[in-house]
Amino acid sequence: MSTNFQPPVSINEQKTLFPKIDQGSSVELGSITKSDALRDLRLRMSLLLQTTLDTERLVRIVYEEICKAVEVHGINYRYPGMQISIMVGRQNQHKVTYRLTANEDTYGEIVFCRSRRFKEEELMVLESLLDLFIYPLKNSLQYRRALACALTDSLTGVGNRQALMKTLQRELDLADRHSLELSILMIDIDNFKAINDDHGHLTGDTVLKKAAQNIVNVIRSSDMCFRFGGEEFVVILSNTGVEQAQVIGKRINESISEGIEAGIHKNPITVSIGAALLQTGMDIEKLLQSADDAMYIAKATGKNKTIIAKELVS
Ligand SMILES: Nc1nc2c(ncn2[C@@H]2O[C@H](COP(=O)(O)OP(=O)(O)OP(=O)(O)O)[C@@H](O)[C@H]2O)c(=O)[nH]1
Repeated sequence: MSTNFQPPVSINEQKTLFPKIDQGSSVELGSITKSDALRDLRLRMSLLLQTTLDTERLVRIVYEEICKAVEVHGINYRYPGMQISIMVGRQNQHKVTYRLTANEDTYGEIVFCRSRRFKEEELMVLESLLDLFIYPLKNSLQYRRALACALTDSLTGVGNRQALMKTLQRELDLADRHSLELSILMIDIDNFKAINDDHGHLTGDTVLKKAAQNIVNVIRSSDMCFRFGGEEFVVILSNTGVEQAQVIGKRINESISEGIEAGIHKNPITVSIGAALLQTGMDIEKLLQSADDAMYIAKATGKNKTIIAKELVS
């Protein structure tokens, strides 16, 4: 379908699904097809889209503004490359999908849904308004990418310390508000200095990457792993008691001692882990300290094990 967009923006209808033909349904566009009304709406929407870099908020603005012009029951913006899928409103049987492109770059696709098929003149209005979405969307995606980079440890690919602190505070607030259990694991690679000293820092870096991968492979996708610093990692286990956390810790112990190339080093790579449960009145620092203390007990009593923080051991 050709569009009335000016280059370099192009929004191409990729696929139109009309499973049922709605003969006789009429579409009342009212005054919106009049150029003045459409121009006013475009101006308003354009200003609103400049007020935020948040992708969810942008999609909501598009939905709310487009609904003033065309009956739409739901929109779904998705960008699998960045694992984004945002649904506003509800799904419905008639859909029209636009791939969002500018200067040959693609920024995902947007699907408009409703219970009856879209008319040609409605699609023209949709396209005219959608045109305004591309550049705010592009900025928002760039911002998202920059945020993700700033919160990722570049060596291991897991979250960095800043991400840990932000996420832990959020999880702590949620656990407090909903009276949920929250446990963490403090994980430290054993004898890591010797790995560096015997095999060099590049090998040390490889061990760090493999350790992070092993941890991520063993935990659930809802659990979160972060590099705390040096050879230390923290896993946040939401809605999890400390006994269950210890089970997960032991699984990590096994996975790393069996899973990381023993040939790298004369002894198998192992980790010592402290498990701590959020207790009433604890802040982030106290929770981390509690897990750290337990991790040091694991080190002091033979390494390659998971110990529960002492506040819980009678
Ligand atoms: N290769 C590499 N080494 C790092 C990195 N960050 C910290 N280290 C090293 O990690 C080592 C940590 O050594 P120690 O704190 O003595 O701990 P350890 O040898 O693991 O001893 P235990 O904790 O008692 O088992 C130091 O040699 C640091 O230089 C990194 O990003 N890459």
